[in-house]
Amino acid sequence: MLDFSFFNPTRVLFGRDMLARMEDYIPVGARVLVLYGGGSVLRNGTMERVRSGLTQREMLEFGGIEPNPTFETLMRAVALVREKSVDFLIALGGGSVIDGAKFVAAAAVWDGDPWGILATRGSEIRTAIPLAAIPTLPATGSEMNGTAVITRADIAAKRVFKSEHVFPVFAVLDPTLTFTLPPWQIANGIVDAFVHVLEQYLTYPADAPVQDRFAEGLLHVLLEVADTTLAEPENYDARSSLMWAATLALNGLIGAGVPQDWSSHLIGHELTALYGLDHARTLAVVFPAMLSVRREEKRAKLIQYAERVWGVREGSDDEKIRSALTLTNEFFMRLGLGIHLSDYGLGQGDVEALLAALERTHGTCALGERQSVTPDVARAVLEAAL
Ligand SMILES: NC(=O)c1ccc[n+]([C@@H]2O[C@H](COP(=O)([O-])OP(=O)(O)OC[C@H]3O[C@@H](n4cnc5c(N)ncnc54)[C@H](O)[C@@H]3O)[C@@H](O)[C@H]2O)c1
Repeated sequence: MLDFSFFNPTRVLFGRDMLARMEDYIPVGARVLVLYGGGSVLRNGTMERVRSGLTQREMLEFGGIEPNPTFETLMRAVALVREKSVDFLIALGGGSVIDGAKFVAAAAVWDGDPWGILATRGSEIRTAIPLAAIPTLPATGSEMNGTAVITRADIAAKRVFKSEHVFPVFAVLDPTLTFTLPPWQIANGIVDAFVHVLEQYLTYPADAPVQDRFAEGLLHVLLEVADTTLAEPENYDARSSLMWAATLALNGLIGAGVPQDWSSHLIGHELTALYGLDHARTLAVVFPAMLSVRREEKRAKLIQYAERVWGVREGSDDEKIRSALTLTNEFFMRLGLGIHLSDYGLGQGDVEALLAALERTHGTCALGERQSVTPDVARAVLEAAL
């Protein structure tokens, strides 16, 4: 196992009645800003439940945070926080709103141009306004981690920052808040969580059986509940399992002490920045191609994945790997996600644009668990994804 320092300060309040408990963890007299997205929380009654759950605190609201939240929109929230001396933030929505709130929390007390937060990937953040997360979409794990992904529309750049200061103080995980999601968003969430686990699992063996078995357990649960939670959106048990699996997939636990890849995510961010594809859909396109191109490098873990996750016992090691890749692709497609760039009308010309964007973001830096994803490998991956 690799050395690690694991830190996760987020309290989790899980269950259908836990919104009522959030007040216990917000200081009396706080001036609270609730951030939300396109307004589904207004239409489906979730905002009303939050309003009635907050007594003895002044509550302000900021809506309109878009999917793949933009610096430009978030800076308007920063201005409001400063003007009204807000001292607690609640993110009510999907990963985009939660990520956006993390940026606002840090930017409101940042000295200088807040783009510096993204330019330094969060390493210079010294303080932030406390925030809480109420996820309405089970997918990103943002509710229990210190990471955020922010887009700058004017330069088509999607950047990540991380900081211990932006972990939510608490997260209310109420599966019933996700019942109103359309099936394609749930399918996105399943794939997002699945790939989050794989980015931390499908690397190379590190003598970390706890992390491996934990990761395999999460993958099994996602495979087991996928069909039920899609077919029966109000099946509380299935949705609870999806929600908790998605949170645990990216709260740092399974990634502590093991190598991590994330190259598919970083290439996927450029797909979103340039063409607006949903985050999960970028992963369904890039990840299968990444595995295919780097199958030798990931050989040992691919065999383990085939045997333990997909139950492939027959055949040579090469056949097991082939089966695992096919089964993974079929799973994504069964959920309705395309696994090729052409499924989104993209072709060779777009490969060039994506490579140029990757170079703008990462220079000539090689990505992945062994820093082996050079620009040439990225090209091979994108061409394999055509
Ligand atoms: N911080 C992290 O660790 C992390 C990890 C992965 C992805 N991300 C980022 O998160 C963003 C994606 O977040 P997401 O996948 O949660 O989607 P999202 O937050 O972008 O939401 C997608 C859509 O679902 C709608 N929606 C949300 N909840 C709803 C509900 N209950 N009923 C009806 N509609 C609802 C939203 O209004 C939005 O239109 C991307 O920017 C991605 O890069 C962050």
